[in-house]
Amino acid sequence: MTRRRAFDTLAALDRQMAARLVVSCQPIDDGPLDRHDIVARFAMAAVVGGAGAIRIEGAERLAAVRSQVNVPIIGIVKYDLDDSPVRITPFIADVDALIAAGADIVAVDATARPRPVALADLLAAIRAGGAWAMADCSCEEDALAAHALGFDIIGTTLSGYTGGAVPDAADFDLIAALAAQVPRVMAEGRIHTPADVVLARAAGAWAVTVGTAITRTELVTQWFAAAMTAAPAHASPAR
Ligand SMILES: CC(=O)N[C@H](C=O)[C@@H](O)[C@H](O)[C@H](O)COP(=O)(O)O
Repeated sequence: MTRRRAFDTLAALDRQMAARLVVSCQPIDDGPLDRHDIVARFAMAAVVGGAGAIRIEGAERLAAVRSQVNVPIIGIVKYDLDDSPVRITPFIADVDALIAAGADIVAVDATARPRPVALADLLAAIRAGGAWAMADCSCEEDALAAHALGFDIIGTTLSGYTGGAVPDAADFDLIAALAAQVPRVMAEGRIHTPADVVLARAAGAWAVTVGTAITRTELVTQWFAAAMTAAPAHASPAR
């Protein structure tokens, strides 16, 4: 199925997304915000606030958001597979469902790890559906391989998530290394503050995705709650 898209040329996508913020609206699984109608409202609020695009998990949820916003939507479907560490859109059926639901861009895990479906086959399905293809990458090697395969947008999404402790900071070095070599680098992953966005842009990011800091209220609340006890309490004024 090929759908006529609003952003049907890369020039149109660039006009809409270059130098723009993308808001990933992915609440904590099974938390109080994990509902289609709430996520649609998060997306609407993000667009009001200036987001140039939205990232959504799940085809049904994406359809609910699609009916409320006109900006490009990056669609993914996440899994916890027993036989593969690949989590983000490992199957072609989900690529098709996301595009049918209205995704303009489909993002897939592009790491060089055991996977149920070859990356080239996922890319072919995205192309056949008439959507743009984003590669969620973990390092320079898999990013450059995805670019060579033909992915349109290269994301730093999975840097820090393929083994070992997750670092605190975003991977600005990877953003810079990729921006020197490919045209559309999406800085994504642990970008938590406007200052991080400035650093990502200075490193050459084409666009920047922020998720947790905007739409995972439980975690953001924890950051502030922890700060409450991080410094000695100010002495109470004498009565
Ligand atoms: C590693 C992984 O599964 N990343 C996911 C990809 O969709 C999401 O859980 C992240 O929230 C998203 O990438 C945005 O990043 P951050 O929430 O750090 O701003």
